[in-house]
Amino acid sequence: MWRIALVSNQWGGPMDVAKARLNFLTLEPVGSSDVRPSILASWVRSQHFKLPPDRIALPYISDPDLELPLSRSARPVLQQLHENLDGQAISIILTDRSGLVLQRLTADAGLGRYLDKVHLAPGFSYAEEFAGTNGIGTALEGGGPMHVFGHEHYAEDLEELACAGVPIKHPITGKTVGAIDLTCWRKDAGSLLIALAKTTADNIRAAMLADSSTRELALLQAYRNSSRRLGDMVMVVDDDLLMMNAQARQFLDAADQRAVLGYAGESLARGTADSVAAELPSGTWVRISCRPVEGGAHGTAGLIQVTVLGTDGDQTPAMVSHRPPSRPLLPGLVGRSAAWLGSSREADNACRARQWVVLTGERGVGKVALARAAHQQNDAGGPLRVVDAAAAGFALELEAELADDTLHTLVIRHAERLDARMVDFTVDTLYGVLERRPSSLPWVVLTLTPDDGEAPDLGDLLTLFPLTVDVPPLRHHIEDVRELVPYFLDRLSHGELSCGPDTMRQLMRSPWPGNTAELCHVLQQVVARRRRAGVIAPGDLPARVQAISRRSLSQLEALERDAIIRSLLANDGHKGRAAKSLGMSRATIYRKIHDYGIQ
Ligand SMILES: Nc1ncnc2c1ncn2[C@@H]1O[C@H](COP(=O)(O)OP(=O)(O)OP(=O)(O)O)[C@@H](O)[C@H]1O
Repeated sequence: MWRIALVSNQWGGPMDVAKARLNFLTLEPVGSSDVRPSILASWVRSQHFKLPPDRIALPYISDPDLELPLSRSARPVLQQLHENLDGQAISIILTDRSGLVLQRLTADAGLGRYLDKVHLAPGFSYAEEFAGTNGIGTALEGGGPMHVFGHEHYAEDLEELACAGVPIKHPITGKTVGAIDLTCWRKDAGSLLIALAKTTADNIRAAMLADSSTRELALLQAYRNSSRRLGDMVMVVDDDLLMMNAQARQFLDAADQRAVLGYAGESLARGTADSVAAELPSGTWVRISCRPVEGGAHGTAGLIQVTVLGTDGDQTPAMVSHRPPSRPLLPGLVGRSAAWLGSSREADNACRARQWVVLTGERGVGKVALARAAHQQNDAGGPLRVVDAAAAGFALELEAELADDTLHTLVIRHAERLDARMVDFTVDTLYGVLERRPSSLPWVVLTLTPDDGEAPDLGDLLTLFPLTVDVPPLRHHIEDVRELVPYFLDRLSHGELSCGPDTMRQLMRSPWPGNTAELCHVLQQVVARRRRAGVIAPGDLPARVQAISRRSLSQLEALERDAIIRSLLANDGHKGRAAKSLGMSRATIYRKIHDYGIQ
């Protein structure tokens, strides 16, 4: 059992800081000797976030996930510290890297009640952007230990408290994964508090290292045992780890690997051993067996074995019986890959918690579709509007929609198209709603399509959105093409057209730079061109989908490739005649067919 020497504070007289804070809030000058520079900088940021200084008003973010590796490793360390503190009025708080409180241990009932009153409790975020200057958010913002004492807090409600926060860095990657904070009454605070917080952060880091070593060792063991025993392809996956043996590396190309991992992800999420027969994008039929590895990270660590059953076209009905499918999560959407389900789940959770969210991803990946479906799932009767930042009347439209107090969901799409002036306008308009109807806010979704992977400068706008969900490009969940194609064809041709197996394979080999929107557009073209009902053959597809190149083509090369395909089609696939009609030699057309990957 420890007694913390709670000596009087060393950070200047509280009256001085209280006066400096008042001066700051009333725009009077604040001397650098009156307040520490790190606190002043944090006050400026808090003011920038337009936080009310007279009260703390935090949104309830979510049910914290207590099975994060951080929470699991920290649990025994925090429990030990709690016991050692033996009833002293010090609260131990663990947050994730965004400042969301995961866990709180408080032995003193009076302090516990006060912390409940100021929402310093699991599920609330003490990020600086919500709570202003405080031990947790300001430590995370600055990336180092931070104590915040009494009147140094931006929000008046916190001035009775003293907090010592320390970010926790992952022992291997060095990335910040969370923060530990010790909070006590202002009158009890002393310099030992920050020292104790630092030691606790070190102990949590050490526990994480021990846990991840055990986990990785268990995975390596499982991998080596099965790799030695079997001639099969073997892969081992964990949250941020992938190992595969030479057979898997040689046999499975990138698209096939993604498909295998997609199947495995779904099966591992169920937490039981599973075996499915499936066709990979390359046309190979395989049996994929998965089993969770003990000691692996929660739910996601597992051993995958892949056995080849046959190639193109030799599938048997028994093999066609796919994995037991989990259902798509959201209404009106198809796709059951782990990547797509992951984004759907996150969008659904954000909508349920009415947490403002940025959906980001390449063009046409389905960002607006996801927002609509999440709204439909959680708030089916409520009005939803979509405003396009790229449209001419955007400002007027945004203002009009947000003035409507009956609005439940607002999607602002193409936020990357906002210029600096419109970013400011959007921020001000959203703040207007936050102030006018704080208890009945609409759910606001921002969709963002970074150009060439470059994130646009959206200034303060992103600070209003505590969550970002990445929506994967179609090539990262290519197995969903198998469901998207019948879904789109059904809608476009009223069930009159279906897709043959060769055509499906061709569609699954395409890289789809325009993603799901492009797939939908291609099928629209096919439906418009085909007048008869029936089965779509590979030759019905536009030229660019019929060729799968191993590299990206220049515009000129793409034109040449399309001309070759058209000529081959016009000449019933006869290469010599196609070459002649294009004025090229037979050797050249053979080389180009190979180079451009024309099937
Ligand atoms: N999983 C899905 N199931 C059914 N339809 C989908 C799915 N994903 C996308 N779509 C459809 O694909 C098209 C493109 O989707 P959407 O407009 O939502 O993409 P986006 O990412 O918002 O596009 P942009 O980048 O242009 O803003 C829409 O017709 C949408 O309904």
